[in-house]
Amino acid sequence: MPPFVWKPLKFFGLGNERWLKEAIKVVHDFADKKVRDRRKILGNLSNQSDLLSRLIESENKQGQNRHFPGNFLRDFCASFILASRDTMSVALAWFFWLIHKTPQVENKSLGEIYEILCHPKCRTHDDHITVFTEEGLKKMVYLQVALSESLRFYPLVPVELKQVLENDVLPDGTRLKKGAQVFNFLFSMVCMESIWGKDCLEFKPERWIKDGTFVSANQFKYPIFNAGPRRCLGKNFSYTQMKMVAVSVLLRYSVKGVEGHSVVPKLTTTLYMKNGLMVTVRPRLVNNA
Ligand code: HEM
Repeated sequence: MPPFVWKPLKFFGLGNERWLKEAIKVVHDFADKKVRDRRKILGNLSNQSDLLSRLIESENKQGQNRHFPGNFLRDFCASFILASRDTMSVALAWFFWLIHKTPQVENKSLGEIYEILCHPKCRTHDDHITVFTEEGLKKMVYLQVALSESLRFYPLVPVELKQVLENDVLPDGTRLKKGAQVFNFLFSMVCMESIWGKDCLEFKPERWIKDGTFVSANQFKYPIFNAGPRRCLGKNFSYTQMKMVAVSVLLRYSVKGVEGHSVVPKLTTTLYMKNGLMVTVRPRLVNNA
């Protein structure tokens, strides 16, 4: 929306701008409450494993009781909620959809998980619960490449917008004027043979493996987490968390898409599923692993 439209709407509190203001208030109120609740349990924060508790604790180190300025903690919470909540849940939804469509990938991922988790260290004394460690998760190379391939196929931030600060020339000779806007269509990059080869439209985790080891792609070829100095701060964290959820679910349940339910992407800031994902979930026999 051009500035001459949104600026008056914002000034008079009308249309989309009014809706945006109300939505921002909901997020801010939620984040403010989180900060207030954490401050209330000050002194017992060492039992809490989250980053917000660490920051609040650091405010009170050596009895200085100096709060972070302004709305720092509220904005910190809001940016982490916005940057991580939807990205992670949508990434996992696309992953489960893709492995439902390609059972051989599901079987290979499960094979790897069973192999790593069958180690005696991953069994509790009564052999009832399977536990996994960070080390174990790191060893799950096939699961990692399946997740990377799923993010390549359905890039969660499908379009990136950048604004040019100074007149510039791109490596291919394209001239850009100061103030110009550049749209980077990550969603289209998946279909470009010049980038991913003739099999670009295949969901193929193996493309990430050379001589048995995982080979990561150049960040500009694979800008799923952005490229350059403003890359996603949560990249490694996301892989760990996606793996934890994927392993926990795959081990215990078989997740299959509901026949006839149409799964199509919805192009917004995050690549949601237009109609959501409907699945049937059947328990697996965990202890046979
Ligand atoms: C699969 C999951 C994720 C994907 C695909 C992803 C992708 C991205 C992308 C494309 C950007 C750049 C946005 C822009 O500037 O236009 C970004 C920024 C960021 N992400 Fe993520 N993200 C993911 C998960 C997370 C998680 C879990 C966290 C936090 C725990 C996180 C924290 C951030 C932060 C703080 C930034 C801003 C970095 C900066 O501007 O310097 N992200 N992410």
